[in-house]
Amino acid sequence: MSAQDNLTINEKKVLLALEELGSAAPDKLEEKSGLQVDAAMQAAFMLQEKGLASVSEKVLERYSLTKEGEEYTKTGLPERQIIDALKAPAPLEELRSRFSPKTVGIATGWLIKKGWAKVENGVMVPSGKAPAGKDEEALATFAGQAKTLEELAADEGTVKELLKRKLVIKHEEKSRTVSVTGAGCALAAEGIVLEEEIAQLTPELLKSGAWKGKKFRPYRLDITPKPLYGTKIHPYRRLIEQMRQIFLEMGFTEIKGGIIQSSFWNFDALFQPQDHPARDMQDTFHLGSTCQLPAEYFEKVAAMHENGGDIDSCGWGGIWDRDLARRNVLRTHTTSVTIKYLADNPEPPVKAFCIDRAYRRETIDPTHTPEFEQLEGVVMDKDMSFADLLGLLAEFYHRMGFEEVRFRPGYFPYTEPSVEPEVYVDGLGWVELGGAGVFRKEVTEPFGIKEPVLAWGLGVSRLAMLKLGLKDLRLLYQSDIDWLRKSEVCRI
Ligand SMILES: N[C@@H](Cc1ccccc1)C(=O)O
Repeated sequence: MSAQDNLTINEKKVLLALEELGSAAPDKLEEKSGLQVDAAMQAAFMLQEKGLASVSEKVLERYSLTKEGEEYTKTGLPERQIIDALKAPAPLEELRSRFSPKTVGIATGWLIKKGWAKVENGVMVPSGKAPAGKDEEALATFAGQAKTLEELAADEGTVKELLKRKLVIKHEEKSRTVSVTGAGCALAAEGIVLEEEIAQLTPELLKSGAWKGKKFRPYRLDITPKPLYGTKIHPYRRLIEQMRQIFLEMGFTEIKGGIIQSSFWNFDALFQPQDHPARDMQDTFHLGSTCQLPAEYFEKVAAMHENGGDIDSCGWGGIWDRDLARRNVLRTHTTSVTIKYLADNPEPPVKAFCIDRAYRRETIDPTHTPEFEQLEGVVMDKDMSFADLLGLLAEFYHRMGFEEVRFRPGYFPYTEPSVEPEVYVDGLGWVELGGAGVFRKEVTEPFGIKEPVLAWGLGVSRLAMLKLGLKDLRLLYQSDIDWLRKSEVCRI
């Protein structure tokens, strides 16, 4: 087997071209080898790898005209236009109306600088000399094409001035030169045999039988191919979409609400006492603004907090601070969205969910971020029971792929009974994933809701961590490119 058997037909064509040219720019190589420039360069790089050619790169500076520069190649520079027209001294005023004020404005400075004219008491006085300048010569050589400094036959100072006047701009182009090496020459001297070869066996070649007797380009198993990274949906987005899909399939309606909520909807409507620790500065982002609240519920919620309203409850007692309720916060949970939705839709049946972001003043660490997602839901209908709630949540977790689910007693000011669902994860044990319960009468009564309400708020990011096997929650938000590349490409 001779050394040239290792070459593809394109490599051979390029080597032959180089044998003649010695070294060449890609366009010359294209011309000589009869290959498209990309194919020729690809072959040149392969030859370089084999030590038969070398590819060098240098940066070429070229200049081209700006729109204004282009215009002046036709009209002449403003100072030239004026000096050519100026046979005798003329007032600037008159020049401004003959040319444009802009042209006169630009030209005046240059006329003085170039010594072609001077201005005395508002009158332009020509000096009688206006020889063609280097700048004009350089401008004239452009002829609509980008040029190098040599091609322009201009010195650096002239070009610098034209750049400063914004009549030309500079481009940097990389230019490559391919040269044949000694080994390349030696191989070429052996006489290159151009034999057609098949790089890819296509159905057409198989059908026509044209492959018979042809040379096949051998596979190169020693080359690692460039990794291909498919486009994909962000893993977190994909999981959120999966959760959304599960609730939609179970017949729920998706609801949305504002990120900014009044303390009323975020806390008070949920019968959270105004001195509840969750309302402290530690936990909540207080915004310092206030809002108007719906009068129809306001006093009813106030009464519920102060004395239990019309039901068999004594409320929290004390005075419910109406101003505090009007203060805006970043929602600390999506339960603010569900309670508002229930207030607007108090008639059964209601099956709604909301999957969205909530905000708490947390110190950032591997399991806490101040922004996180929750999956919130409610079912309100006649005869709904606590057992229905547990069944529903277990169903959701099963559909998410967790086989074992259990419920631990919990506490929330707005539900009774309350639970915290947990799933079993190999290696981690039981992991708590949110809260749920049946809304208390103190919550539903002021809004005229008569039927039982099952409600839950589940930690979405925690669940995503488990599904994606992450130890650090922050990865979900960081767009770490290595992690994203490694993550699955799959449909939702
Ligand atoms: N809002 C609660 C979860 C919850 C929602 C609805 C009912 C009970 C609990 C939380 O953020 O932790």
